[in-house]
Order: sequence, then structure tokens, then C-alpha cells
Amino acid sequence: MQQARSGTAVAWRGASKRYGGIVALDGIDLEVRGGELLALLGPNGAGKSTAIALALGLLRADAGEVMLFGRAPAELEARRGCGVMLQSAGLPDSLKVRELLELTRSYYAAPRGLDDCVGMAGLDGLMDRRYGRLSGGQQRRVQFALAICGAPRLLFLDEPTTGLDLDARTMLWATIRRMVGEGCAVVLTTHYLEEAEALADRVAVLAGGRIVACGSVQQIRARVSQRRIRCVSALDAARVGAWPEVRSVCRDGERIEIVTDYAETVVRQLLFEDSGLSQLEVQRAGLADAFVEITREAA
Ligand SMILES: Nc1ncnc2c1ncn2[C@@H]1O[C@H](COP(=O)(O)OP(=O)(O)OP(=O)(O)O)[C@@H](O)[C@H]1O
Repeated sequence: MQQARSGTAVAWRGASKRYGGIVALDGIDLEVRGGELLALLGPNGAGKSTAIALALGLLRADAGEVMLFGRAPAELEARRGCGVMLQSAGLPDSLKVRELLELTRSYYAAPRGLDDCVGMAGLDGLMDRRYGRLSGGQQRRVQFALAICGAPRLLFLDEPTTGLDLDARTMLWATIRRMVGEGCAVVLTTHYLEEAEALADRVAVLAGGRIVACGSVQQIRARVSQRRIRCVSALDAARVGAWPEVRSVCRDGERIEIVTDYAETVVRQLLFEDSGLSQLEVQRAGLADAFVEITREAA
């Protein structure tokens, strides 16, 4: 099922939202196109869920606008193209999974096939179980199936893999990749930075309702000059920690791990001071390091 890749699926233009005295979103500009996955990252309370709620027409922006497929989110036709998995679902406990899935599929003119939904969300063996009797992770998989069953052109996934075991998470990632490959636009929020690193074409970091960084995973990582040095060394960690180029150091048994912006200088010093040093590794900042640094700067 190949869909059009071109075109903006969702756009926030100067979008702001306050709750009383709290500024939840402060004029964000962002867009996501077909066949692209945007990871919306940020600490608790940064404004991620509010951004999604504006796009779904659940809230109205106080200033600026949000467009879904070039229309206002209030228009049903625009929302029909969306699949949504929010943090809380509020589904009826007494319905069986099959009933929930068939009911939701019936809202769409051209839904995804039932077997396809079952396979893509890992619902084998759960179809005749009541929703309320499922485990938290199983309920999350059902919510995911409901989000994709309408064959959406735009998918909002708000922390979709929270509470999932490793197998379920791997399966969801494969399904998300498949959907992006089919031309679906995806907006994903997650606190698992390895998830963003594995899936995202672009990352936007929100802090205090503003976008403080936006770009590819590579670009975000490159904003941070930190390197991680690991080695086996007998040097005293506290002494290494006192070197001016060292941000932090920790010892785990015979290994030490050092975070620095000046890897070459620190490596030279380590080798100079410890001729027995071995298993030296230097790694550049991961997305998690960059995220910590960027949100700390923003704060
Ligand atoms: N209904 C509400 N009434 C008042 N304040 C709210 C409401 N909903 C959210 N807020 C506030 O708006 C800000 C943004 O909240 P939001 O839920 O969008 O953050 P988030 O980035 O999704 O956080 P999390 O990672 O914890 O899910 C927070 O300060 C939050 O306390």
C-alpha cells in the first residue's frame, strides 16, 4: 500500500498554548511530511502532549495555528487521515479485542486488513480476550493496533512503547518503520532516546514549551562536543576528575569512564600518567548525552 510521500502532513506555525498562568507551548514552528518520522523529545512537562493535542483538535491554540493535511484539525476529513495512540486510552474493559478492532476499523472507508493489524501489533492469541483482563503491555499493543487499523497517513504515537517488553518493542519498531516506508508521517514522543535514535529521521527537542534543537539525530549529536573515554587504568578517579578538561569520571571495578570535551588532551594525559593503561575506547556523544546537554542549557 504505497502512499504519496510528498506534502506536509502536519504543521505547527507559531503555535502557543497556556493553561492559566502556565505556558505549555510558546510559539513552536514544526512540520512533518509523508514518509518521515519526527521524534518529539523533551523532559516531563516540556509540552509534547500539548503539541499533539493541538494537532488533533483536542485543544485550540491561543496563538498561531496548526494544520493537518492543510486543513484545520477541527475538520473531520483531516482527522480521518490520522491514527492516534495517546498515553491514556480509556477503552471499555468489557469489550473483546476483536470487537474493539472491528468497531474501530468500521469507522474507516478503507481500513487495514484484520490479519494485517493482528500481525503488525502482535495480537496473536489475544483477539478473544476482554480488554480489561489484559496486562498493561498487552493493552498497549491493542491501542497500537487501533491507531494503525485505519491505514493512517499520519500517526501520532505518544510514548507508545512504555511498559512493553523487549520483543513487543522490537515488533512495534518494525511496524513503525514499515509504515514510514509506506509513506506514513509519524510523530513520536518518547523518553527512550535509543528509540528516537533507532527510528527518527528528525528530532525536535522541546523544553519549557519551546523548540531548543531540531535536526537529524546526527546533527543533534554533533551539537555536543562531548566524548566518552573508557579504559582499564589504575589511576585514581578523583585525581583524574580534578583535571580541568574532565567533566566527570566514574570507576567501575578496574575500568574508568571519563566524559570530556577535550578527548585528545585527556587521552594524552592518561597515557602519560599510566603506562599500564589498556582497552582504551573513545566514543562521541550519543543522542542521550546531547539531550542532557541541550535541555540543561535551555534550563
Ligand atoms: N489540563 C492542564 N491544566 C493545567 N496545566 C496543564 C494541563 N495539561 C498540561 N499542563 C501543563 O502544561 C505543561 C506541558 O504539559 P505536557 O503534558 O504537554 O508535557 P509533556 O512534554 O507531554 O510531558 P510528559 O513527558 O510528562 O508527558 C506542563 O507544565 C503541564 O503541567
